[in-house]
Amino acid sequence: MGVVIGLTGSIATGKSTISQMFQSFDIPVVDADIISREVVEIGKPAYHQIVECFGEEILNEDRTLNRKRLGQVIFKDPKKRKYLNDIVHPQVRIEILRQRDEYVKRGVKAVVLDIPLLFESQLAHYVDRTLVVYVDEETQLKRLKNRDESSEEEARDRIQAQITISKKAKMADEIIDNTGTVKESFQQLQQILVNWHVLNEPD
Ligand SMILES: CC(C)(COP(=O)(O)OP(=O)(O)OC[C@H]1O[C@@H](n2cnc3c(N)ncnc32)[C@H](O)[C@@H]1O)[C@@H](O)C(=O)NCCC(=O)NCCS
Ligand SMILES: Nc1ncnc2c1ncn2[C@@H]1O[C@H](COP(=O)(O)OP(=O)(O)OP(=O)(O)O)[C@@H](O)[C@H]1O
Repeated sequence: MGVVIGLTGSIATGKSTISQMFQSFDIPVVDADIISREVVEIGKPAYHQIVECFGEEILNEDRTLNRKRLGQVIFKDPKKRKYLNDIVHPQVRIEILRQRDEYVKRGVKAVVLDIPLLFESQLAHYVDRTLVVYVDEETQLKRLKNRDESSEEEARDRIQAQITISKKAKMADEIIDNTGTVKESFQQLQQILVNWHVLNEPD
C-alpha cells in the first residue's frame, strides 16, 4: 500500500524546493497551488462565483483573474479571504483526492500531496504522514520578499494569513529544516524517506 505524504510549511519556507526533490526520486506530487490555478480558469464554475463576489475590478483586460490584485484584497481582509476560500477550496479538495486515489490505484510506493493550507483547512486526515518544511521566521520573510519582489507589508500580510511556521513544526510527524543549504535539506529528506521505508538506504 503506497504511503500518502502531506507536504506543507508556511509561505516561502521551501515546499516547492522540496517537492522537486520528491520528483527526482520518481515520487509523484499532487500540487494544490497548481490545482487552485486550474479551477479558476475562465469558464470554470469558481471563476464565475469569484467575479460575482469580487467584481470585474479583479479581472485583467483579457478577463483572466488578476491574481496580484485579488491577493492584495484577500490577504488584508480575513472575511474576504474566507469568501474566496469557500469558493475555491471545495473544488481543489475534490481534484486533490481524485489525483491521490488515481496514484494509489496505480500502486505507487508513495505519493505527495503538496498543500500549503494542510493544517489550516484540516486536511491532515487525507494523508498518512505529515512533513513540514521549516525555516525561522526571519529567513521566511527575507526569502518571500526576494522571491516575489514584494513590499514588507505585502509579505507580512501573506505570512499572517497562515498558522505560524513554528506552530506547524509542532504539528508535524517530521520536519525538514530548510534554513541551511538546499543540499542539506536534500540529505534530511533522504533520511526521512529511508526511515519511512519509502527509499532504501543510499549506497
Ligand atoms: C489570492 C490568489 C489569487 C493570489 O495568487 P498568487 O498567484 O499571488 O499566489 P499563489 O496562488 O501562487 O499562492 C502563493 C502562496 O500563497 C499562500 N496562499 C494562497 N492562498 C491562500 C489563502 N487563501 N490563505 C492563506 N495563504 C494562502 C500559499 O502559501 C501559496 O503557496 C491565490 O493565492 C488564490 O486563489 N488563493 C485561494 C486558493 C488557495 O487557498 N490556494 C492555496 C492552496 S489550496
Ligand atoms: N535552502 C535554501 N537556501 C536558499 N534559498 C532557498 C532555499 N530553499 C528555498 N529557497 C528559496 O526561497 C524561496 C521560497 O522557496 P519555495 O518557492 O520553494 O517556497 P514555497 O514554500 O514553495 O512557497 P509558496 O508557499 O509560495 O508556494 C525561493 O526563492 C527559493 O528559491
